[in-house]
Amino acid sequence: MESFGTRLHRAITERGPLCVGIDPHPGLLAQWGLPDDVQGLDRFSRTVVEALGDRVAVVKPQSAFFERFGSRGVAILESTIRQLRDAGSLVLLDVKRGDIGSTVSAYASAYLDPSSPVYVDAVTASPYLGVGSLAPMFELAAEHSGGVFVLALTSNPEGAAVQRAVTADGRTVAQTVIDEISQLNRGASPLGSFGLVVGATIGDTGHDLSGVGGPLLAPGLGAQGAGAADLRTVFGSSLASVLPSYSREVLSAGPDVAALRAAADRVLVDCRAVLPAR
Ligand SMILES: O=C(O)c1cc(=O)[nH]c(=O)n1[C@@H]1O[C@H](COP(=O)(O)O)[C@@H](O)[C@H]1O
Repeated sequence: MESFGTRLHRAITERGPLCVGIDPHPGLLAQWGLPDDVQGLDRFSRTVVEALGDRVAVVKPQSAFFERFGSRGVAILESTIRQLRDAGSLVLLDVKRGDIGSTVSAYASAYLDPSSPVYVDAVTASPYLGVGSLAPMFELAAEHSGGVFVLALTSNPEGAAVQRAVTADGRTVAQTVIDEISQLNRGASPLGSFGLVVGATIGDTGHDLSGVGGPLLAPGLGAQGAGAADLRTVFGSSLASVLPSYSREVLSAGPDVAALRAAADRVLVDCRAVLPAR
């Protein structure tokens, strides 16, 4: 199989630079007229797949909203992943895993080994036990053409105290993450398989993203207050690598399938107005 970076590049070229999250918040289930239970979760997820699975480049189920229903919620996550794959979108599972290397190896098997029931195209990972602890995930991703999006500068205000702390060599913690992920993507073309997560809410932080060579996932748009125009400030000369990500902004247009499609189309138009053509 082609690398995740190559597949993502093609999906963005064909469908446009957009990631939509499946985040079935209790409030959204209520707004959609659905019960806050496994049946509501199933209907919500199926509706998002029906509306967007065949038109959005990347769909990002948020594992937490499935896990809160226990094994029956995880079964719906598995089924949602299969439905998305059948519909043709890439699946980025938002699980933000991170642990000591030997345990990361098990997380890697769970999400990046094609024989797993929760196998996906890519996952989110937290590097705050050390980027090196994620090595088993990087290795399995490389072996099976998967991708990993590593948190660098998150969209929440609490992240800065850790991520912008300055290390002994004068770089911020986030810059060390950025630099290590850049190394992993060296030589990859047209796009590396190792991405970073950089919130659209964070403003101009002075971090250098120019050599990353992989996708830059930008959550924080819509419900968290950032707009497409903020991408210019945050990403500057690296805009061409940005994959904007929206959850509630699009999902709150449901449950009507046409309205969900219209909401996704609208945010894509907003983003295309800012991002260079790809
Ligand atoms: O990794 C993420 O996707 C992520 C990183 C980050 O810095 N901030 C952030 O909001 N997210 C996720 O992106 C989604 C944002 O949802 P909305 O605020 O509804 O668009 C949630 O699933 C968050 O967990």
